Amino acid sequence: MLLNDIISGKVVDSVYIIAEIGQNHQGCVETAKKMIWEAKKAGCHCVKFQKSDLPAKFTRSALDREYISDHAWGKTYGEHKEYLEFSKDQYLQLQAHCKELNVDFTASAMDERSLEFLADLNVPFIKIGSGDANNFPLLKKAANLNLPLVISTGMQTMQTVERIVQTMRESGKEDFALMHCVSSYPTDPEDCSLQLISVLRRRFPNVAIGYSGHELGVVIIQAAVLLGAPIVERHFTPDKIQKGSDHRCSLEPQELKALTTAITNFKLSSVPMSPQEIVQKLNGGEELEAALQHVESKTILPCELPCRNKLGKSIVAARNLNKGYRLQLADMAIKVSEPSGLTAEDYLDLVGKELAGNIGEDEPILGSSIIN
Ligand SMILES: CC(=O)N[C@H](C=O)[C@@H](O)[C@H](O)[C@H](O)COP(=O)(O)O
Ligand SMILES: C=C(OP(=O)(O)O)C(=O)O
Repeated sequence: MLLNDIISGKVVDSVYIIAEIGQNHQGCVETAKKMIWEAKKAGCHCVKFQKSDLPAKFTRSALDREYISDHAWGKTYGEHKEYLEFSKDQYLQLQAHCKELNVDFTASAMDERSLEFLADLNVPFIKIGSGDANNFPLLKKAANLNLPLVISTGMQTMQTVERIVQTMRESGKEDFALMHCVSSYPTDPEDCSLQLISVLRRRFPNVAIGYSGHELGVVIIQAAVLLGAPIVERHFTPDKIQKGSDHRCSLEPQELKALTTAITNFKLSSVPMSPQEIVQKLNGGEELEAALQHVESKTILPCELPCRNKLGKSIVAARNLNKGYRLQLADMAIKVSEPSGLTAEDYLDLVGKELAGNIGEDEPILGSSIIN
């Protein structure tokens, strides 16, 4: 598989292109099958979905909250997500369809149960989305599987990215890639911070650094390839104006085709190119220049805060816990919580800390929940 060659550092003459179907199938397996065919026809190497086990990814109150949005498929967020989730049988159908069409099939593992589910399906690699890039228990579990990992880094600081790489190394995991990503839908050109691809390439010279983009159009992602990204991912839709949070920043079939054609025509032996060379080659205007402006280091951008608040993971109680109890690893779970709690990356630091009050199962652990 091309992805394995890229991750293992072999010289390849193609970029691995992932069409992120995600939840743009509107909960319909037949639509998903048509989209797989369109993505293959457009020249993509892989189609990707999103797999969640709802009670494992979200707390009860996060699932029960009212979802007031033009993009809601249910009254509560849980009903909305349930509507968009495929069953095992449907996953098997989609996997078989991809096999027939000779296109790689995978999904992001949005929680530990989904990771097990995907490992069981024997997908060619596992994607860890930005919402779980600081979920170190999930990352460790994924690293212990015998499957390549593609890990996105939206909504994270450079320090967290360092810790991801350290976690992989400590687990003896060699076959993983990082994706530069900004979790804002759509991402404005000036927030795309494409030069972070070069920053990450310099910092982790032995790791493939790809790009998962949420901007409009196909020029910025071409620039990412010319900066040296050997793996790229974009959301894909049959029609941008459909209902659903991701359609607007997705590519329609003709845009996807334009992207794969442009990338296929790049001479990868002259990559990476400088920002100036890229602007010249792509005939770029102000937007491309904005996307390529100098960036020092990776931070959580203000434009990412809505996504982080909605889908970032918190530390919650895995069971009912009493005041005075000292936390152990097994007492904590990492979920999307409503309201949110301490962020997932603080998980290990909480071991041994004493609780200031009772905390019910699935309730967030806050700074004020512990006695320092
Ligand atoms: C961070 C993350 O997981 N982002 C994903 C990948 O890009 C998105 O596809 C979300 O699942 C989607 O935007 C959620 O939309 P809603 O909340 O309407 O189901
Ligand atoms: C959230 C995801 O991706 P990204 O963080 O790359 O947008 C995903 O793949 O589910």
